[in-house]
Amino acid sequence: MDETTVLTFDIDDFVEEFSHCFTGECRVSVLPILYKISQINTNSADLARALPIILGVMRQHLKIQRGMVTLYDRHSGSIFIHDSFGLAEAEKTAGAYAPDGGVTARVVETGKAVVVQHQGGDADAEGASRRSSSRVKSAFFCVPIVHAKRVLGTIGAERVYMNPRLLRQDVELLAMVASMIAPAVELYLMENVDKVRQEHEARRIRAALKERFRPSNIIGNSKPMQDVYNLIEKVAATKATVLILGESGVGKELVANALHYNGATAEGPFVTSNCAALPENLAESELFGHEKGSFTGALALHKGCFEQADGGAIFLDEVGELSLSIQAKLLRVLQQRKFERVGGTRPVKVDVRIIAATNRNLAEMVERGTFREDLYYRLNVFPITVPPLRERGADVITLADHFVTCFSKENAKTIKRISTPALNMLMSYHWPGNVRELENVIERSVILSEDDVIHAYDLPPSLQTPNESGTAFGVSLESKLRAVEYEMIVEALKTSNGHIGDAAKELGLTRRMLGVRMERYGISYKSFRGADVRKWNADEA
Ligand SMILES: Nc1ncnc2c1ncn2[C@@H]1O[C@H](COP(=O)(O)OP(=O)(O)OP(=O)(O)O)[C@@H](O)[C@H]1O
Repeated sequence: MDETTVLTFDIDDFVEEFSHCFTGECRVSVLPILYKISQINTNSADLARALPIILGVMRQHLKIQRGMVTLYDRHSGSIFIHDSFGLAEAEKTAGAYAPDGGVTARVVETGKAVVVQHQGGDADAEGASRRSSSRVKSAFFCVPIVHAKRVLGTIGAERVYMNPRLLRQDVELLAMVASMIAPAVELYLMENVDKVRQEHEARRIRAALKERFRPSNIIGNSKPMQDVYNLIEKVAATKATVLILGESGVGKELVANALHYNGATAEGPFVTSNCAALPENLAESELFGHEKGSFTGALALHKGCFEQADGGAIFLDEVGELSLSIQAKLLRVLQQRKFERVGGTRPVKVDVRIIAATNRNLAEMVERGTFREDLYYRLNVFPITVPPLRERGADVITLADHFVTCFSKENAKTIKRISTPALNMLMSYHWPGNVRELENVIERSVILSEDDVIHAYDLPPSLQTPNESGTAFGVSLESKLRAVEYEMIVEALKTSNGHIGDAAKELGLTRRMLGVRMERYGISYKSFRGADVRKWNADEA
């Protein structure tokens, strides 16, 4: 059976008790460690020099498997990993170590050391000792870094222990180290508070973006989209130039993000430049930057998108809109990975992955002479075509459901479903504006909906044609009113389980008036009783 024990200690007790390590058998093993630690010059107050020593001692001498130094920014109330070893990339990027189960936060809050011991498995299974058959204990322990009675951060460690006394010694050692580096941490936080906050924020944003642009967050399981996911998976890990093709609003930018955040450049910046939005005279400076004083208004050196993206990826959206002269400069970057800033003479070298997108037919543009052929071939190394929404079948419904969930949350609503007539309309519309249009349609309908259901009458007029609605009702005002009336009656009967009296009351009608209308639309109350209503709901789901 696995067991977990949590112990909390006052930090002063540890520091006082540390003296017992100078007696008996433990002195020999502790001496080299003390020698290393003595290299931390408390007066130098240089955290950058102290941290490698501390982490080195933890890893090499104390045989700790995962270690981290966290800092606490009291203004924002956030604790973040400043330096570490043995952590997974995702844990480092997220700036938090999940398996400690909130222990670090507790240490910061209370100023007391915490030891969490976990007993389970056997030594061989854990790989800790091939000789011993005793059960392995692993421990996560965390000591506060305290200065002038204020907690500034923590040192945390995790390792497997066969001997409880060793664990105690390690906690004592780290407690002593924490008190030694406390003045350096204090100074570091004072001098770098803005940098620390910005770094933490940048890391948090990168982690959030990575999560948001997981290919699995691109909604839709249709065959044409699965082909797109396969291509993303194949090319993401490489640094190959990718050209994303497809109509406006199909999700090309989403694919570009997925390529970056799931690929080789994920840890670097992702810079987007919308080529259509760049006026000819500014395009060069925007993409390649300019030197101070290179033209009127160039008051300072400006780094262009390519330089900003160094070490990461640049997304050239609507690349088909670039002028021929900028196309020539872009070709040079693609060939030589270098360029000059406007007004500059020195070449600037960059290491950037290029992802471009267009809704234009570039091959046709090449024939017409409006797009350079050599650039076209340089960009078209790995084309990915994102299909239009009208070719994605049931993805329309999956996407609609996804957007209903998103916009319900955003608008504090509890929309539960989309009615069958509304689904029919969504399915038979041709979606010239693709996913972007569907997203807007659903946002509007969520706002309009008054009863937790998206009805056909909540959809915009562009979708309300007889063919698209799939209903028997025409497009005149009279027909639309009948469509609304039909849906309201069906909803009221569903809510009342087929009781005409209750439904009539909800609709503000007499039983007789409702009966007449039900007859007109061929609606039977029996369909809303017991098993029948379940079937009706299942059909609607
Ligand atoms: N498969 C999808 N899953 C979820 N959201 C999507 C999907 N495809 C597109 N979207 C959303 O639709 C909107 C339009 O997508 P995006 O901007 O990526 O399209 P685009 O093809 O780049 O358009 P344009 O050519 O006009 O720049 C965005 O809000 C995007 O989040």
